[in-house]
Amino acid sequence: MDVQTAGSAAAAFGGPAAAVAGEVPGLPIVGNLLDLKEKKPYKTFANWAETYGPIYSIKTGATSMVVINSNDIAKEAFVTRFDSISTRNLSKALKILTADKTMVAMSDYDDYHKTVKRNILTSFLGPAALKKHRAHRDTLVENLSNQLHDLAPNSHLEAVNLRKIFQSELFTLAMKQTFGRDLESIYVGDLGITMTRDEVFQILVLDPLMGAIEVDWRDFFPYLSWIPNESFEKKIKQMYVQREAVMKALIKEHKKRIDSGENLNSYIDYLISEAQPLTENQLLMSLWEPIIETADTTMVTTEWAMYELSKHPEKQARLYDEIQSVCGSEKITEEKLCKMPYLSAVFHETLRRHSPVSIIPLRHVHENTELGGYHVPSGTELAINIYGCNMEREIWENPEDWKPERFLSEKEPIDLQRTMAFGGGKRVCAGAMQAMLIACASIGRMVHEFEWRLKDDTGEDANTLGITTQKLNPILAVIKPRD
Ligand code: HEM
Repeated sequence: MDVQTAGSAAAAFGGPAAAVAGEVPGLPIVGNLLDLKEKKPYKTFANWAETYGPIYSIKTGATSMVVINSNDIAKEAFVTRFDSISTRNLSKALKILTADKTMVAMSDYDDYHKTVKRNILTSFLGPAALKKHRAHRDTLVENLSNQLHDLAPNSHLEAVNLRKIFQSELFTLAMKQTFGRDLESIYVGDLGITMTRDEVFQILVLDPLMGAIEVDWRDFFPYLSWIPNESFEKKIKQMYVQREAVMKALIKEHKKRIDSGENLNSYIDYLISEAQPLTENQLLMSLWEPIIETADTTMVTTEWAMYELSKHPEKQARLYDEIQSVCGSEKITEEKLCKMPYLSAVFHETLRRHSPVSIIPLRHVHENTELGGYHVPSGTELAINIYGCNMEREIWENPEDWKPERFLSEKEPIDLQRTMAFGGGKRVCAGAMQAMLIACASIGRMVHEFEWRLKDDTGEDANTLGITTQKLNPILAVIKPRD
């Protein structure tokens, strides 16, 4: 049933005759699919909003989708109408990679979600857990600074690739939080090989980030699902099998450690010794989830922030002056972050302008509801375009400009959910505080100790990499230690 028909049906049954959202014209059978050339069509969605308004419907093959590009309507979907939109119909790739929703972030809002969310907040991301992992975060920032000092003298000859360093440090942090220590290599019994740390990183983080946006044409035509698509299935299943093998090897190693009485106060120690028992697969997915979440979005935000600061020397100088006036010759610490409003503004403006999660993984409307005054029938897929919300002209003046100053007029400290970047409501990001602490401490330290400029400005890149908005080309910077 399409949006138009459902609207009339509601009226016929005496329900509120809410209007139906505008429809982007498309072709028979394929609908708007041919216009959606990108795997993450957030820019196309935002462009359509200019013509069809902040909420409109499209057809992706046999599926009706409503797209939201406005802060107010997104809040309705996240909060007031959440009970009608609390499940997901996953794409074939996501169904495999999430082991059919066995993750906090991808599960429906059900008992399983409550259990695993409680676990991750108790031992990984909640206030007490963040305190417990403080030393690991401090080491990350210290290692980052040391590596940059080593590279700085030659950076005019060989530019610094921040992504390479930072991604690796975040992976180390994720391994310490999850298993208590970093790894150099591991014997993966199920595959019969020993893997290097880089290979493990590829399998646990990089492959799934790319796999998550793989498109199977059968996603758009469910009635044709009986037709095999072997190359697609083989590719995604291989990612699944390799990840499973590596995670099993890590779990085996650490179960042995725990059995021997060595407690490293990590997530696996908690899940095995204290939490409500999980099945083998649930344990595996619970441990894998924060690894991929820690290693990606914080890096994406930090890299975009350093890109913008390198491109805007006057803003970089303003940030440096603020850090210098608070820290002087001392190192920046997490306690000092609240005294640096400009640093906080840099973080939030980067989240707004380069929202790492550009479109919320599709939500499924499982009972008739209303959004933005429009009727949305059960069975619709809902795309909340975070990019579109954070570029909404009515809320943000000249939204394409990167301008941290826009946040400085705020009287209170900036709320973590000030932009739509972390989502909202009951499914709001559970890692927002960790992301903020790491990104702000790292950006602050990098600007306090070095002057940054881009070696070559490769521009903003028309495309981004993987499921998040990772810059297609890493920034390459020349860095000069400050006096
Ligand atoms: C700048 C960094 C980050 C951004 C922009 C971000 C963004 C988001 C967004 C938009 C959602 C909501 C998805 C939805 O509504 O379906 C989300 C959920 C989530 N995020 Fe993040 N995230 C970030 C960092 C992290 C980190 C570092 C972790 C963990 C280590 C994390 C863990 C989670 C979890 C567990 C959820 C699911 C919450 C739930 O469904 O109850 N995030 N994130």
